[in-house]
Parts: sequence; C-alpha cells; structure tokens
Amino acid sequence: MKIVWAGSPHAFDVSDRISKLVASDPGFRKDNRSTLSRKELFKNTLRKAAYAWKTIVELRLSEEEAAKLRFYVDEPAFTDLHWGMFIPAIKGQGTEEQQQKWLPLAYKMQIIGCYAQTELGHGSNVQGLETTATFDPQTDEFIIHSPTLTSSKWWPGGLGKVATHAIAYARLIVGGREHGVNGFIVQLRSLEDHSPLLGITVGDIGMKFGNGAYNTMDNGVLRFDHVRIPRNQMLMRCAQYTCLCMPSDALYLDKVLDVYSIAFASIAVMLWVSQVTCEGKYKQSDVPRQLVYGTMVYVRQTIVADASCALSRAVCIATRYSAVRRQFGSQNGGPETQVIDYKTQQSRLFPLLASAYAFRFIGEWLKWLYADVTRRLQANDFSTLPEAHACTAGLKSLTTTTTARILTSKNTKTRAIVEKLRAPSKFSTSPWMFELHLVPVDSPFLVEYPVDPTRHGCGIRTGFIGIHRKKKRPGQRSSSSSEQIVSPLSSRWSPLEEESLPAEDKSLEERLDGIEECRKLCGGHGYLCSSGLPELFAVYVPACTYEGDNTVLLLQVARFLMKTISQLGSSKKPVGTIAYMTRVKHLMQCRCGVQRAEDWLKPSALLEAFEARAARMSVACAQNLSNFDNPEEGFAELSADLVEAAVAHCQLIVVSKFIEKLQQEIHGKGVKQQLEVLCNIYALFLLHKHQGDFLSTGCITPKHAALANDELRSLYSQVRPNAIALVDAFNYTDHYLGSILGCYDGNVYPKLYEAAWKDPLNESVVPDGYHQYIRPLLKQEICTARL
Ligand SMILES: Cc1cc2nc3c(=O)[nH]c(=O)nc-3n(C[C@H](O)[C@H](O)[C@H](O)COP(=O)(O)OP(=O)(O)OC[C@H]3O[C@@H](n4cnc5c(N)ncnc54)[C@H](O)[C@@H]3O)c2cc1C
Repeated sequence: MKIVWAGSPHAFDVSDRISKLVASDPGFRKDNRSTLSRKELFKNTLRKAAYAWKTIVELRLSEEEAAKLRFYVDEPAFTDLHWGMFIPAIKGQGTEEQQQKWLPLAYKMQIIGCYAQTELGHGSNVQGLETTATFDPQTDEFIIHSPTLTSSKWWPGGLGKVATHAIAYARLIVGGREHGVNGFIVQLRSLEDHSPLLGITVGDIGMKFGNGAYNTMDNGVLRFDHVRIPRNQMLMRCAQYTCLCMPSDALYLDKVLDVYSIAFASIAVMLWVSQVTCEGKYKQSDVPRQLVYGTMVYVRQTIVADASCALSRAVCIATRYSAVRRQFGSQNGGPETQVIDYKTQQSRLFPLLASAYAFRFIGEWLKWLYADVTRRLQANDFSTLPEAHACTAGLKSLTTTTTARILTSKNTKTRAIVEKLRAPSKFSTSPWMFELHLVPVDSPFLVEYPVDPTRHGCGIRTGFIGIHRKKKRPGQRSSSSSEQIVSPLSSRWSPLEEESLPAEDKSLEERLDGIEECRKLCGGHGYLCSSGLPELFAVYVPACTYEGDNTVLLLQVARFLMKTISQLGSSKKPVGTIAYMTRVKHLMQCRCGVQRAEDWLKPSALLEAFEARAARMSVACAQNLSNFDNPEEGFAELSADLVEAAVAHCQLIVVSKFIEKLQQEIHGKGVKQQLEVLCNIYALFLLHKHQGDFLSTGCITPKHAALANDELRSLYSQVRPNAIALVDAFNYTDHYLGSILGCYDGNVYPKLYEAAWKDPLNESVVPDGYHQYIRPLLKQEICTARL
C-alpha cells in the first residue's frame, strides 16, 4: 500500500529516503514553532530555508529530491513562491530571451522572486487591478505606479521581507490606451544591502491565523511610486488578462476556452498575447495563447495533491490516537474500549481516511491530465481545454474545502418537500391566483415572507423553502379551502411519491470538517498544539482562498455545466469528465436498481446514482435559468443552486476516478481489496451525506438510502482491523507529522506529559507576574498595588 500511495516504487524510494534525511537532521527541527514569537519564528524560517538550500547543493540532490526535501521540511516559506510561482511564471510567460536572462539567476537563487498580483482592494477580480504600467517611449521604459491605497499589492508570499524581485501585475498603458493586465519583472530590493529601491515601499502585512502556522511566511504589502523598469521586463510571451467572472460576461460561456488561471492568481483570467515594441507599438504575438493553459492544470494538480497530504496527515494522527485512547466500556476491571471501536468514531473517521485516498488518486489522475493536455496542446488540439479547466477548478475547490471544512447538503426533508411542491401544478389554469412565500427552514416559528415570483423565481434558497400558496381570486367561488399550498409553476420534474418523503434528518447541521473533524476526534488533547492539528489547520485553511476562491471556482464549473447542457443537441459532444451528459436522457429517467445492501458495492450502481444526481441537478438549474429573460441575472439569482450542482459534478469525478483506479492492476496481497472498501466508503458516505440531493432529484428512494447506510456500517467494520496499517501506508515520519498524538509508537501519554514541562511557561515554578498581580490579590492588597 505504501507503494500505491507513493505512486511507484521509485517515488516511494525518493520520498522515504528524503523524509528520513530531514527527520534525522536537527537543523530541521520544528517542534517549538508554535511557541516562538513572530520575529524568532521568521528568522528561524530564514535559517531553515538557507540550510535546506545548502543541503540540496552539498548533497547534489536532483530536482525531484530537492522538491521532496522542501516538502518534508514542512514550513511555508518564501522559497515556495520562488520555486512554485516566480520561476513558473517566467517559464510560462517570458520570451526565450527573458527566460535566458532570468532563469539561471533564479535557479541559483542569486535573485529571489515572488508573485505580486493581488491588491488590497482587488483579488478574485483580476480585471479590477489598479496598478499601472505606462510605457515611456522616450526612455524605452515602463513606469510602474500604485495610484491609490487600494492598488497596494497585498498578500504576495515572500514579498514582505525577502524577495528581491517580483512578477508584478499591472494595467498596461501604451500611447494613452489601456491594454489590460500584464506581468512585469520588477526589482524591489538592492542586491547589495537588501534595502528597497527608489520608489518602492514594502513590508509585511502582519500576523495571520494561528500560532506558528503560516506566520513563517512574509506575506507582503508593496507600493510603487513611479518606478521605472526597462521595456524588456514586461513578460511578453503572453500578456493580457481580464477576469472571467465579470458580471458582464455572457452566461453561456463560449469564452471558457479562453480561461487561464495562474497559481495564486486567484481566479481564471482570459488571456491575449501581446508585445510592446520600442516605438511604443502594441501588437499581438503569434504564440498560440492556449499553450500556457497547461500551467493551470499543473498548478491545480499540485494543490489537489497537497489536499491529500494535509488530510492524510490529520487522519493519520486521529486514527493512531483513536486506537490509543480508551474511554468507558471496562468490564470486570479490564481495559476500557478503544475509541476507534465506537461506531460514531468510525463514521466520522473512516470517510476521511477514504477521502484522503480518493484525493490521492484524483491528484495522480490530474498528473495524467496535465501530460495529456500538454501533448494535445503541442499538437494544436485545444478540444479538451474547457473540460480540463472546469475539472481542475472544481477539483481544487472540492478537495481543499473537504480537507479544511465542508458544509453538507440541505435538510433532506425540506428538499423533498420543495421538490414535491415543484410537481406540475393541477391548478395552473385557474380561478386562482398564486403567491410565493419563503419559509425559513430552521425557524421554530414558521415565519413566511411573501415574495414576488416574477422577480425572485421560486424553489430552494439557502435556508428557505419556497411555497406557492394558492389563493382564491377576489370574487371567485370554490368549494375547496380558500388557501392551499401548491406547486411553483416552473419545474418539469415529476412529483415524488408520498412514501418517498424521507424522515427528518439533521444534515443541515452536520459537517464533514476534514482537519477540524480530526481535531475533534482527538477530544481535548486534539486542541493542544502538540497534537499538530491546530497548526495543520491554520496552515491549510487559506488553500480554500488562494489559487482561486473556492466558491468563485465552483461558479466557473457551473457555467461550464450550463454551457454543456445548452449544447447537448448540437454537434459538440461532451468529452472527458463531462461525457456522461451524452446520456442525459437516460440519466433523467433511470431508476436505481439496488435491492439489497450489497448491491451498492457494484460500481455500476454507484456510478449511475452519482451521474443521475449530477445530471438532474444541472438540468434543473438550466431549466430554472431558462425562466429568466436576462441569463446573467438568472445566474446570479440561482448561484447557490448552481454551486451545489457543480459540487455534485465534482464528487462524481472523484468517485469515478477512484473506481477507474481499481480497474487497473494493483500489486500486493489484499491491497486492492482494501482500496475497494475505501472506495465504497467514500462513495456511500457522500451518498448518505447528500441524500437530500439524491432523494429530491428522484435518483434513489428512502429505501435505497437506508440500504446504502446499512452497507456503509458493514464497510466500517471491514476497515477497522486495517485502519492503522492504512495510515501507516502514508509512510510519514514522526518529524513530518509533528504530532505527539499521532506518533508511530503510540506512546502518547508519557510524551504529552514530558512536552508540557517544556513549555516556556513552565521554565519557572512561580510565574513571572506573581509579585505584581497574583500576590496582591491573595493578600487583599489590590487597592494599593501598582497595576
Ligand atoms: C495565505 C495566502 C497567500 C496568498 N499568496 C498570494 C500570493 O503569493 N500572490 C498573490 O498575488 N496573492 C496571494 N494571495 C491572495 C489570494 O490569491 C486572494 O486572497 C484570493 O484570490 C481571493 O481573492 P480575495 O481575497 O479578493 O477574495 P474576494 O474575491 O474578495 O472574496 C470574498 C468573498 O466574496 C466571494 N466572491 C468573490 N467574487 C465572487 C463572485 N463573482 N461570485 C460570488 N461570490 C464571489 C468569495 O467567494 C468570498 O466569499 C494569498 C492569499 C492568502 C490567504
């Protein structure tokens, strides 16, 4: 399993060797991180980064080994941005000459780079960036300027205190005309004494969430005051960006093809290719713009891989500790029960274990996708790009959200009621009139808000159910009651049968929190920094924001889904992960064939249920959208539903790729069998958690849902005996895990006890401050004390 997890025997060998090298070197110690002051912490990070580089050079490590070493050093640092953003940006966007000039310097770390795109007032909306780069033909230079406070660059990692250079994004102005946003290589600090160059104001933006954690990084603020740079420092291979998510964009994005997203660039941007000549002429370059799209797939793939690492770390800690921890259940003075044997613990822990594996394999598949996209681009085949973009955007969002925290589906019963209400109305020609009321789902008092259906549409809104109330028209007579709840008018879905209404459940409150859930699984001790979980959480959560805000990314996926549906009748056939839409007719009607709990173990049953749910949710959104005259207004109004449809689509991708993985040859006795158990847990857990979606779209009945839950329980029992082995397969050293609760030997209590005494507060038995503040209290001298 270790080899399956690593990806290959070679990958396992490199990873194993380098992780042990880092773990055995006291120079990479990290156990005191959360107790250091910011300044000490940061200085220590600088030392480690320098030490890591020295080790890489002295041991002549290969690029692969060096990357692994940085990974196992496990400390966010300016080097992440230098290697992960600055260099790739020059490679991807620089001309041949620019690459020849800058890359050798960067590879040797003679210059240190960062990626400065986000501004104080502008993140997701790249088109809104305010920094300007005005061409001066007299001197053949660009003048980079921050005209407003909100145009200050804000957030770039490595910028605050370390970077000597930045790829800075600014609006290109040539001959008084604007040409959109471009990247420029700008020197920030002197290479002699590190002081900021003339016109540059630069510093750190301050403490971030958590102790230690991401505070090792110098996220920075930067202002330019008419800073001049030579013309050849504009990245000229491909240059102009506008944001995809502008409200002005067409709903049915025929522009999706043009989407290009850069790491930390926060959001997909549309790209043109341009150059500025020394005469001050702006011209298009002949480099095919799509060539750079591969970068996007590459970056997203690394983020998904990171998600599986972070989640597997947390799961490893929680699983090992759950086997150590005992509570209740002692019989005749015997040992208490290991908490891992409680079904509630299993039902929270094992789905996360399964998710860690699922994300590992989806990350692996994304590596393949990157190779495939690159190969196709080289052959001028751009046909799979929109799908690749949507898929990577969605998977980035799904995996990082799950690893950090995810809100699950809406209340099952509410959804079912709403869907029932959506049944075609018997009353649509009427002596009756209709009013739409919104009822807050959670309110103990069913407060209703009448809304105007023509303006607000109908159906589900977050936290509300929409109810159409039928009212007798003034002056009409009828034998039935004068007020009756009926369906909204728009939906074409068939009604649910009465018996298919599910029982009330609490899914609205239930969450799958990834790292945070693992902390809770470790009880009180999980809250100690020495559990490793608080810091892991604090370091990880911004992944939901950088590289594209997760919600904004899902909205892009939703646009792609709507576009796909709108083209279903045309010659453009859905490909890759969206190919299931070619069977939309079948998926809208199919009925789940599961009769016994074990039937859910059939991959075909699982796949069909997930495909039907994803297709039906998307089609329902498309139908609702078609009720709006202005599609963009409709998209904004229905965006919460659209995001849910996108999540359903992304979950289908992960389930289907896990199933595909199991169809490959997998060596090792029993390994495949264990992976099958995990795959089924992953899929059935999602089905259970999102049963509101599955039921309300009529993909399954409550009986099917109950059978899935029965099977899930049985799968938890199957995984239990191997749970520890399955987390040992991650092959994490104690150093990398950085957790007393997760240590390999399970010797938790003595280590916790020992660690407590190492806390700086315990350096003296009587605390600093006793004489000033505690003694006066105890001696009743507080009124005369000098406070
Ligand atoms: C730890 C960390 C490191 C970073 N490193 C870098 C770096 O090295 N270089 C760099 O340039 N930047 C960096 N960033 C910035 C990062 O890329 C942005 O914060 C990110 O792109 C999100 O943009 P924002 O902050 O403007 O969020 P906003 O876009 O302001 O988001 C705020 C809220 O609005 C919602 N929202 C926004 N647009 C829409 C929409 N169209 N529809 C619906 N909802 C919407 C979002 O979902 C979110 O809930 C970093 C950020 C962090 C946290």
